[in-house]
Amino acid sequence: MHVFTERDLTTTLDSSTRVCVVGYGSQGRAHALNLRDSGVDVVLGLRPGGASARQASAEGWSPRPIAEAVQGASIVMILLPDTAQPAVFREAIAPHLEPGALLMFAHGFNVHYGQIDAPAGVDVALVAPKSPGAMVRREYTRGCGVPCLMAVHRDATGSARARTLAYAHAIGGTRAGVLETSFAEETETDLFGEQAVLCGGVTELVTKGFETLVEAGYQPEIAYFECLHELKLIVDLMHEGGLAKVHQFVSETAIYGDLSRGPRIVDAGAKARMKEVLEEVQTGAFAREWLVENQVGKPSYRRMLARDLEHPIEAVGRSLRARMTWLEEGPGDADQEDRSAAQ
Ligand SMILES: NC(=O)C1=CN([C@@H]2O[C@H](COP(=O)(O)OP(=O)(O)OC[C@H]3O[C@@H](n4cnc5c(N)ncnc54)[C@H](OP(=O)(O)O)[C@@H]3O)[C@@H](O)[C@H]2O)C=CC1
Ligand SMILES: CC[C@](O)(C(C)=O)C(=O)O
Ligand SMILES: [Mg+2]
Ligand SMILES: [Mg+2]
Repeated sequence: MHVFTERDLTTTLDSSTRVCVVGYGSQGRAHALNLRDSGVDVVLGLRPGGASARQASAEGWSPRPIAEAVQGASIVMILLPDTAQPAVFREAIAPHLEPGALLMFAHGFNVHYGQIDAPAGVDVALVAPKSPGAMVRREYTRGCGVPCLMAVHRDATGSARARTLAYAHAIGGTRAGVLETSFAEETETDLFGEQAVLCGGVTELVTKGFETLVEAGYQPEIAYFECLHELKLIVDLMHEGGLAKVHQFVSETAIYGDLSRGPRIVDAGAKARMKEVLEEVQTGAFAREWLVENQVGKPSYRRMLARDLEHPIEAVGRSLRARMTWLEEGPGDADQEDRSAAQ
């Protein structure tokens, strides 16, 4: 697979390119700041009176209502929650898109599942950073970048691919490498990854491990360290050097326990259920469920989120972390308000 870098650019975005960034949340703020620092003419499209409009104004931007901001932009990047995008697109974006504009996403959900269909003559593409937004910003300011995926859904102008790579470059993606994919592959792998491994899989593994130790009579603080705190150290090793680096740094006893017990925990049954989850993503069943959940006001989402946030591991964690003044501020802290409070 070719990894695109700066050497592959055939065009760049500069002060003559107006990019409208719609949204100033996790991804929106990072893209807008990185684009601006790359010399691009950025206009922010936000709903007036919202928390983002207040934050952006306080940070020196002059946000405009979305419909107004889209007018005259040659690139429009939609960085709203996936479920909010179709209505905003219909009402405030589609009627104002310039012919030949490039409509962009950071995730293929709405195009892939048929919720957004751009007007003819408009290019449609995605640049999906493989990281939370605050890290997109943090890595850029360190002179680095995060790996990104790019995909072109429609090339009406003949310049969609070149402009999409130029966008990835302007947010720092080419520094880490950009991989080309399709909307289908990006959407389905992203959803599967966050459900089965990165978010759903890991949080369940951590909390079930914590519960197992506490129910067996061990102190919650010790269980917290074993099942949550140390996870970062192991994940950092894996991130830097794969499974081999984990095996290089943990004890031989840990390696034997890993090899002999790990497959009993995440076993063939777990893999079969991963396949079920993947099928729900591929058939669109998950997307339909999530869209309906939003239409009825997210009652299940709120109930499940509350259950997660009220788990005993959270209280133990809060009090232990308060003592760990040496803990680095993570990518979720510095630039962003608490997302759970708004949902
Ligand atoms: N979070 C991440 O790290 C990643 C996200 N993505 C993708 O990027 C896209 C953006 O996700 P993310 O950054 O998490 O989004 P956020 O939830 O952080 O987006 C919040 C922004 O959307 C605005 N907004 C919310 N609802 C509406 C609405 N109905 N009308 C107008 N504005 C609204 C908010 O404005 P206000 O303050 O006024 O409410 C705010 O500016 C999604 O497609 C997602 O899948 C891709 C990779 C990683
Ligand atoms: C892993 C979650 C993610 O897909 C991401 C940060 O890439 C998301 O949708 O937030
Ligand atoms: Mg992702
Ligand atoms: Mg995702």
